[in-house]
Amino acid sequence: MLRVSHLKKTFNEGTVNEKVALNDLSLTLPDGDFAAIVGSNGAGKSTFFNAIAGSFYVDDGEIFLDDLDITFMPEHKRSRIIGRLFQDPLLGTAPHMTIEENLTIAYLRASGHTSAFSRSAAKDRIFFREQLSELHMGLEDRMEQPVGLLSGGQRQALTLLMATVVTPKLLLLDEHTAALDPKTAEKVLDLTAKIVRERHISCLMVTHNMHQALALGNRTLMMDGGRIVFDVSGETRAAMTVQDLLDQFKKGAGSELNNDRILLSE
Ligand SMILES: Nc1ncnc2c1ncn2[C@@H]1O[C@H](COP(=O)(O)OP(=O)(O)OP(=O)(O)O)[C@@H](O)[C@H]1O
Repeated sequence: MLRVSHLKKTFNEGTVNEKVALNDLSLTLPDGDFAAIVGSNGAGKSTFFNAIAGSFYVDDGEIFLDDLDITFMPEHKRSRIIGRLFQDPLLGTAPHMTIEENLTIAYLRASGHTSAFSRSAAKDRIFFREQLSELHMGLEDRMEQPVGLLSGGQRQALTLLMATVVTPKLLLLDEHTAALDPKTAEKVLDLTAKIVRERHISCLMVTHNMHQALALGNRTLMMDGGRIVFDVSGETRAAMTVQDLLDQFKKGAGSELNNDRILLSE
């Protein structure tokens, strides 16, 4: 379970460029919750993810994963328990290393093993093969190939596998299908939903697609001005249309949702 309370983060404090990016943000995400996050430009979505992942320490507030206080845990340590995917499929994999090597590194990091020599490579290979075959992209037959040869969709699917090869306590998806063509994006989203559901992973997903925000997972969060202005799940969510969501945003934020990417998407 993720529990963040009263998070605050101000950039360039005390200067003309001062910006309050997280403004007393609190959220509890129970085990297995899969919440989609939408919001205006500059709402603080990426900053929220950066705060959770430990890219910086927050100015105020607490971040707990289960009973573990990670508020001041260094980023490299959090990366063992928090999986993260970015919009750019090139991030998160080493292009000159093979699929198998990339998976091995992800596995060793998340499992806490420090040396590949303590493990049986043959056993790992079988495990990785099984995992790759579940992607249905034929990658299990290309384990010796460098990752740089993969398409964007294949690479993002591999990154998803790497982020979940050891089940993380939390998965952060930052518009991870936005750079893919619609068909590939759908495939990667289906895979995401399957892995998250089967492994019961708590997951936060930023999206600019309002339909996805209502259809995927079990909860929708809307952000504006560094806080959550609307939070819906259950039957209320199931009955909502995109227009309802926009109306609720206006109520919570006090202004129309202003996000050029949302407006440009269907
Ligand atoms: N490192 C930084 N230094 C200064 N200001 C920053 C920094 N990172 C973010 N900000 C500012 O904080 C605010 C929140 O930014 P953030 O990137 O989190 O928004 P977002 O919701 O992800 O926006 P978008 O949907 O446009 O990507 C913005 O005003 C942004 O300019």
